[in-house]
Amino acid sequence: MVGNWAGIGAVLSFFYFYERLANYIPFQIRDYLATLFHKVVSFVNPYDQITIHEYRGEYMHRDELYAASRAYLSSACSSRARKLKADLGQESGKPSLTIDDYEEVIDTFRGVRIWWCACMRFPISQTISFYPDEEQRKYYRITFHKRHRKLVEGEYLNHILREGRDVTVRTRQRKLFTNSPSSNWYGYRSSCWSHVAFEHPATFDTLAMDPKKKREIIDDLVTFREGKKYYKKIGKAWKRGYLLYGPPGTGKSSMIAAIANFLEYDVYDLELTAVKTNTELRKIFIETTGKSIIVIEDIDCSIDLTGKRKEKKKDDEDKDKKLPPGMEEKDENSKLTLSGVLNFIDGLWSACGGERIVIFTTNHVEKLDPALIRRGRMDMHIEMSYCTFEAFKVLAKNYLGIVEHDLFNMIQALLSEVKISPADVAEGLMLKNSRNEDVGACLMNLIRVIEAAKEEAKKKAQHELAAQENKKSSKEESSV
Ligand SMILES: Nc1ncnc2c1ncn2[C@@H]1O[C@H](COP(=O)(O)OP(=O)(O)OP(=O)(O)O)[C@@H](O)[C@H]1O
Ligand SMILES: [Mg+2]
Repeated sequence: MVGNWAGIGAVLSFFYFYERLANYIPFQIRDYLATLFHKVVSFVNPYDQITIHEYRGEYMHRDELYAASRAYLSSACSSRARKLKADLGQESGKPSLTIDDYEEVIDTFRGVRIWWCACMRFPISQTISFYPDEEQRKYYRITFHKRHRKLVEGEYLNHILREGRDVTVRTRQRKLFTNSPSSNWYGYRSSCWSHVAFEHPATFDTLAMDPKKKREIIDDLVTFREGKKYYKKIGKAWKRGYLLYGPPGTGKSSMIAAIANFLEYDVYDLELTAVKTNTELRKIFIETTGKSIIVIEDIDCSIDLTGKRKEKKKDDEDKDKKLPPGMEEKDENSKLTLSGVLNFIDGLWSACGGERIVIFTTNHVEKLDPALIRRGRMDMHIEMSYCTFEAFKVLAKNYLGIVEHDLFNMIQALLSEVKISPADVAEGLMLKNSRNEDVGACLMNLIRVIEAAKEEAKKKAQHELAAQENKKSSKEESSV
């Protein structure tokens, strides 16, 4: 006890005299004294510390170990803390508790006590910030006895990462992200994505399509999800591309929601028209996480990418002749090009993060550049077609709760003659101003809808025929 007091007294006196004399001591001696002081303190102090900062690197990426530690502490240690902080958990979307700033909790790992403290530091800045929150640097400090250092470094930190990730996956609320225009990316912590909770109810059970095709897609997704080792073995990035094509209202967007719900992935809905350059696209991509689906809807309308690569090559050859050396690449990065999008799908960058699915949708598959959708880039091409009888049966089960009815035969015959989208069939099954309890009335309504579509298709075909004949006869007249 006396020894402790003497030690504290010695340290305080050292500080007192050092403070007074510091300005008179040459800096070499000051540095030497500072090093000596740290040596003495670490000799006397038997505890080591590790800090885990929330942000790291030049671009201030959120550190995964910090996020895992936060999740780990809120699950494993918060019951032992006296001061807690409640918030709407970023990952779970539910109220969650974490230890409050400067609160200390003790964790025990293999009989070893480890002290955790949530700390915060404000950098000394000469300027007044509009975003004081962004100035805070949060971090966790772990303190443990020197003799357990190997255990902490080798096993405990990995244990935190593993457990923290598990808690995050267990409790997370899946999200639907959308990219904001680059003009809104201010502040080093601002993200190019904003999000809402992903709550789309579509599943493979509610999706009306050919059951064989559906089974094929589900099997493909399962193989992908469990294929981490396989992808590593064959030296391919762990990602898969799907092209969904077909007329409007055939269930392309519903299919994306069903895939996301099946795999329990987040969805990044990428609005290409808001992306100005290849560099922006790369930054947007880097900010996506694994276990996610990146979607570009209506790729044919998003940007004029068709055939641009081939034309561009020629254009660029001409342009490059005029540009000074080194400027060509800058020019390439200053706009969004087809090669930028191709790089985004399967360039070197696409491998970061892993476990990603890229989905393109289009109503006009024939308009797309073949390079964009070649096998290997878009691994599976899925045609979403007009409503078949099999698909109708799924809709009848979902909407009316029936698997059989006398009117089914009639509907089957009609569907084999008319091209009608599942969206229109679904609409036909819902009677206005009714709770759809009268199944017969709903089916009769659908029959009327299909017959109207049949009539319309007939008229359209007659119009087209007439137009063609007119064209033919005017050609013949002009040739005479
Ligand atoms: N195959 C389907 N299975 C179940 N419901 C469907 C299907 N196709 C369409 N629907 C219904 O129609 C609505 C519109 O479908 P969806 O948005 O998925 O079509 P889409 O193919 O993405 O159309 P678009 O090309 O116009 O984007 C959905 O909300 C859903 O209720
Ligand atoms: Mg859609």
